[in-house]
Amino acid sequence: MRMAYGGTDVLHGIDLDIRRGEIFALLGPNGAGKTTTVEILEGFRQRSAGEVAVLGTDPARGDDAWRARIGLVLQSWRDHRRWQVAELLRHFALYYPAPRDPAELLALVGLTEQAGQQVDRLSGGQRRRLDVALAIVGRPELLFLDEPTTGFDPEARRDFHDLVERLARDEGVTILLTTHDLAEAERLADRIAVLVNGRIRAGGTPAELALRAAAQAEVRWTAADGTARRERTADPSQLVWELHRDTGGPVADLEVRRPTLEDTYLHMVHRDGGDGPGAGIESGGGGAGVESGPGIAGEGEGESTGGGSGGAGASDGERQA
Ligand SMILES: Nc1ncnc2c1ncn2[C@@H]1O[C@H](COP(=O)(O)OP(=O)(O)OP(=O)(O)O)[C@@H](O)[C@H]1O
Repeated sequence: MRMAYGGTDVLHGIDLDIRRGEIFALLGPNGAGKTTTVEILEGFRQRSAGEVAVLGTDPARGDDAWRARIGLVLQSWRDHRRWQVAELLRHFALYYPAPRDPAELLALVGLTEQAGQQVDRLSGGQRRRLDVALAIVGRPELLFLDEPTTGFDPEARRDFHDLVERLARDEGVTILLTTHDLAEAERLADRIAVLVNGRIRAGGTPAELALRAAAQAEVRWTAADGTARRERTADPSQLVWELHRDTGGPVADLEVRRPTLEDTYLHMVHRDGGDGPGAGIESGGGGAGVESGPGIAGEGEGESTGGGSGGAGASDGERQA
């Protein structure tokens, strides 16, 4: 799909295929187009061109029944400042045919102690937990989480990650997460797409992305004269072998650091600037599968893609759309 604001293109032909039950993270620097993408998928924004299917439906034509299958973290409940936490949850539960039990939900997001508290007395992190509770009260099949852990302390972040994993693994909820926290993406996501300047620059599992970087491993050690040394190499075992040979014994303080997702990401974002397909790191191929068939967890996604030519072929035309 494409998106232009006024005459300016901000999405230049995004092609995403998100499979049912997976946690998919959309990464990218400020202004890359993540929120625009997510809002189009949520049905809140009209795309300029292209085809989109979310749970088998074009979000531009999604009705209430479709909307009830989707969980969003909205800010609008903040108008209900004087409501008590449990009361607000019970109120929202009324809108859904088979809601979660509000008390169980409070326990799930760690807000049991705050059940009787007024919403405007919650801390920032507690409000965010309430956001999430409200987003999942209707048992959505697909959950959009836009920078969900901003402002969380480390413990709340860990609890939240456990919750997201439980929703995906135990209940089969499909989750689209946008985040600036690379460790969060690495921890949670089955697959990641990196959006830079309105284009998908790379896609794959966290491990695939980390490895696909041009970034090399870094070897650190302390030389015989006591100086700290570091060297980047594509073949760390060869370097370590040579060091061991030259030292004639154990290499002091030896450390081999593999490229991380963060290394890859920063490399990719900094390399950006060109618009051609050769710019940045290409996605697709090798089963990475981000640039495969269209849609999110649409009907028939069971036999979905796995990347490579099968799915990609189906969407090639669309990528031009
Ligand atoms: N309503 C709008 N009208 C015009 N331009 C817009 C509008 N909304 C967003 N943009 C522009 O579209 C581009 C993508 O914005 P978007 O909010 O999707 O980025 P993002 O990746 O979500 O960024 P962030 O990480 O900062 O949240 C930016 O250049 C932004 O200035």
